[in-house]
Amino acid sequence: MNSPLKVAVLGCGSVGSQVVRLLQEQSDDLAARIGAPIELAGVAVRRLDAPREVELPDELLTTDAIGLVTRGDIDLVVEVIGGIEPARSLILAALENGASVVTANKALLAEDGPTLYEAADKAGRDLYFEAAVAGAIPILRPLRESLAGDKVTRVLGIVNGTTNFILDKMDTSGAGFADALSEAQDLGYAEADPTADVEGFDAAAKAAILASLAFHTRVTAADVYREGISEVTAADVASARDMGSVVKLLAICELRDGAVSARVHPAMIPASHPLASVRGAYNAVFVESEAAGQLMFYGPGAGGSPTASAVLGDLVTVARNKLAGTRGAGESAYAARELLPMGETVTSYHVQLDVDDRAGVLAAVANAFADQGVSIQTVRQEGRGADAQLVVVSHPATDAALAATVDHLRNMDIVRDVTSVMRVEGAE
Ligand SMILES: NC(=O)C1=CN([C@@H]2O[C@H](COP(=O)(O)OP(=O)(O)OC[C@H]3O[C@@H](n4cnc5c(N)ncnc54)[C@H](O)[C@@H]3O)[C@@H](O)[C@H]2O)C=CC1
Ligand SMILES: N[C@@H](CC=O)C(=O)O
Ligand code: NA
Repeated sequence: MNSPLKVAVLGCGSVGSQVVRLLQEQSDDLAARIGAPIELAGVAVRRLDAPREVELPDELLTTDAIGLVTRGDIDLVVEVIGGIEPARSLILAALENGASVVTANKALLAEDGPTLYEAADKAGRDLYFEAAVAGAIPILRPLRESLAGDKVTRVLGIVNGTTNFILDKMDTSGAGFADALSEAQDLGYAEADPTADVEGFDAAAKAAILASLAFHTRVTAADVYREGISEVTAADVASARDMGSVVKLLAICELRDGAVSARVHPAMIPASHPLASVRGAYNAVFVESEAAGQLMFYGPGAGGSPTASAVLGDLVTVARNKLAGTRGAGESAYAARELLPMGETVTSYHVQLDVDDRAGVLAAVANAFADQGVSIQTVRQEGRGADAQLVVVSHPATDAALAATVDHLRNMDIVRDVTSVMRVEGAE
């Protein structure tokens, strides 16, 4: 057995406390798997007297995170503080001081990943972050390693547990948005500021990481088109149900004619689609590639313990690499692909309209679609007279053409109101 490898854990919240627990509970197995014991050398916290979900000797706790990572004897650093600063400075200092780093910080990776990769290259150390996308689900390592010989063309996923939990509750139990969010926070799924979940920032960060790894290029969170679920109403959810569909917040990364698009938005998907049955805080990611075809990765996407599982998996790998004097796969961004604007991506729309119930209305609505070159897949009328509603589902078209159609509909005299607009994905 080799001498112990010293690990510093930065942050002891939902994820950090579970990382510490697993390090304590599984120390013998981890030592056997790695070939050296993992010694918990210190845990950086914001407040020494805060309540914690794990018991720790006082001498391991410090509020001086930078002092911990630069003290000179730390081999491995786990960053589970979150946010941009001080997480970035701490990771850079850890790498400069010779430690390999495991992080769950998708916000930082999606904003400034290349800086971290370059620092890891310069230091000759590992930077691993499986927990950053879809929690416990192994998805980044399959993209970085298992599929490295294939050509990935599309990644479609539910990658935010909090919003999936909220939408699922709204659909199945009729729960209100605020109650469902509060429950997700209590269960440790939500980000410190849940706006990151609700407004799609968290999923957009994950989409940027997925697109970068899948298509060997650099995509940042700012490159990802983003809509959250705060505008999704109970009426949208009910309307989806009437159509035999469910509403999900999707991350969609595509490669088309050598260019990349990445977007996050709510969409209706048919109840028969495998993603429709992803419940609660579970996540699922579909990967389509030229040689393998379709692959699906499914599992718990949020929560302290599942996320800690992914962190520990990375920790074992970087510890083994350290002992072997080697490194794992680094950044692969050789392709430097063009980014397609949202308007040029191809999707379908579900549009619900309050209309006057009289002759010529249907033809006028159909013309509004035809004027933009958008073909209609189905039209359904509900109600009569003052209660008449039209529900139109388009065939695939560019988002720009579909958005222009909706703008036009909003300005038509016969349209009293456009009551629901949602993209439709996963329909045959
Ligand atoms: N909770 C989840 O389900 C998942 C979280 N993540 C990521 O893991 C990271 C941690 O998330 P959570 O544990 O949920 O957050 P959290 O808010 O529960 O824990 C973060 C902890 O860091 C502490 N902290 C803040 N500044 C600090 C500093 N300067 N020094 C020492 N400690 C400091 C806070 O007091 C808090 O206890 C984030 O990057 C998050 O995006 C990733 C996947 C899933
Ligand atoms: N807040 C995130 C946590 C995991 O990444 C989520 O809800 O998915
Ligand atoms: Na993961």
